[in-house]
Amino acid sequence: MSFKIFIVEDDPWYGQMLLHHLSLNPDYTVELYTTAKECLSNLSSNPQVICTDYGLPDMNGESLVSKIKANNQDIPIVVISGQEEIAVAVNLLKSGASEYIIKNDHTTDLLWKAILNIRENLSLKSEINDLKEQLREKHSFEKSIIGQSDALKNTFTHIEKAISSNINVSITGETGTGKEVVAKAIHFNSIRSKKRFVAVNMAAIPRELIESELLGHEKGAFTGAVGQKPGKFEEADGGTIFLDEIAELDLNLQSKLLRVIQERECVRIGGNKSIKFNVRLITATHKNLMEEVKEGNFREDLYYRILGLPIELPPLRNRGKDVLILARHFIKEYARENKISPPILSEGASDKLLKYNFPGNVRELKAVIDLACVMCDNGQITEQNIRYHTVSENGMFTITEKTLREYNADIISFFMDKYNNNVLEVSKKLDIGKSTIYNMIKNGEVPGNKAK
Ligand SMILES: Nc1ncnc2c1ncn2[C@@H]1O[C@H](COP(=O)(O)OP(=O)(O)OP(=O)(O)O)[C@@H](O)[C@H]1O
Repeated sequence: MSFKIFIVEDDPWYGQMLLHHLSLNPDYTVELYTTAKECLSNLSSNPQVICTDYGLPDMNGESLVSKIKANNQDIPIVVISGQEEIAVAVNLLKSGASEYIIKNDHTTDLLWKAILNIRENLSLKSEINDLKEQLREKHSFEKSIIGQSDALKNTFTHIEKAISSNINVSITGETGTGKEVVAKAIHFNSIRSKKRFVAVNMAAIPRELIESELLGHEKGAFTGAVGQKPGKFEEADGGTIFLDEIAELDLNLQSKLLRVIQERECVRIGGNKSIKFNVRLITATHKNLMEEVKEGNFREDLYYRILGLPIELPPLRNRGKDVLILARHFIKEYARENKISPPILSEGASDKLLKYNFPGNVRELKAVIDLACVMCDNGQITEQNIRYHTVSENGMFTITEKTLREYNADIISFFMDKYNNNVLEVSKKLDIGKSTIYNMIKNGEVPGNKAK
């Protein structure tokens, strides 16, 4: 697409010379005007840059810059002037001009370079806007939080309230239930979405570094502080700060955090200037914070300060058929990333997924499905392709109530799966007779080869 440039110059010879010079670039469409009025009345044709003389017959440079900016804040303006006075240049730059070039033998070269720079900046800006849009799209509510169970629907109502307000949000839920996904969905769908989402995991940063990570530090504030570093609260200004695993913060840091949140300002370590910030705070923990307060591990005043709108994410085992909806979503995602057609989830595989209690929640399901996609053949994920590696105390039991015989069948099936259907091995491991296993295979209660 061609790049439109306006030149505003009352000296006809000088104007023609600039027009000729800039037109040497075939990407540019250059239009020449001799008065400020002409330039202003053609702004609707959307020039990408305006290069104007400072002393026009009907208006001076500063007034023209202000009028252009009032019409469109984003148009870059280059002012070319015979005036070498610094004060004039400063005033022009203050009123919004991007460049100030003196009329001399180098003007055309400087103008050429200035426009190249402006063009590069504009293309970077548009790339950043596209990426931000993609990010918003990726974290849109419907696309990032998959599930339709009643347990989750209740959560959706809370998330919508959080999106349309500015209140602090505290998210609780077992590991892998999607706390970070929810925090991002709130940020990227809220009015703060154009500013940053800054995530800090309290459990992942060494205790002695957390304070400088959150508040920043000045050069030389402590051994290793080789340069100045802004803190995460500053970085998140205008946006959202997500403090993950908040319960891991020690009591000393909790009181510092309380002060920072209350006052909405902080001082970098080793600094003396107070820095104000405007952030929405979202916290998350897999612990029960109220219990932590009762046990004296978490400050009560901080608890109430961060509580805001509490959102509790249900564990995957309480989300019923969401397991299958999510499984199909992850299969599609895997297929898209690996450029294959999505394998089909067999009935046996679906049953196996529904019977498991997923102690690692959605994160575990994703890992199980990714592996199943790798292991499956002929475009079909079978029961055998679904393998669990994290067995919690009750991980292999079903989430529905069953008879003892059915539980036995589940346990034997689990071991058959683990030992590649080797009945002899399984009977030894479980200390039960081989014939019991063969009978269960014959009755279809346990998968395996029916022949003895
Ligand atoms: N409802 C959901 N829809 C789609 N993907 C999800 C959903 N919930 C979680 N995930 C995916 O599961 C994984 C774990 O999610 P996330 O990191 O948000 O969990 P978490 O609760 O913050 O975990 P932790 O407590 O360990 O930090 C991520 O890959 C995430 O994309």
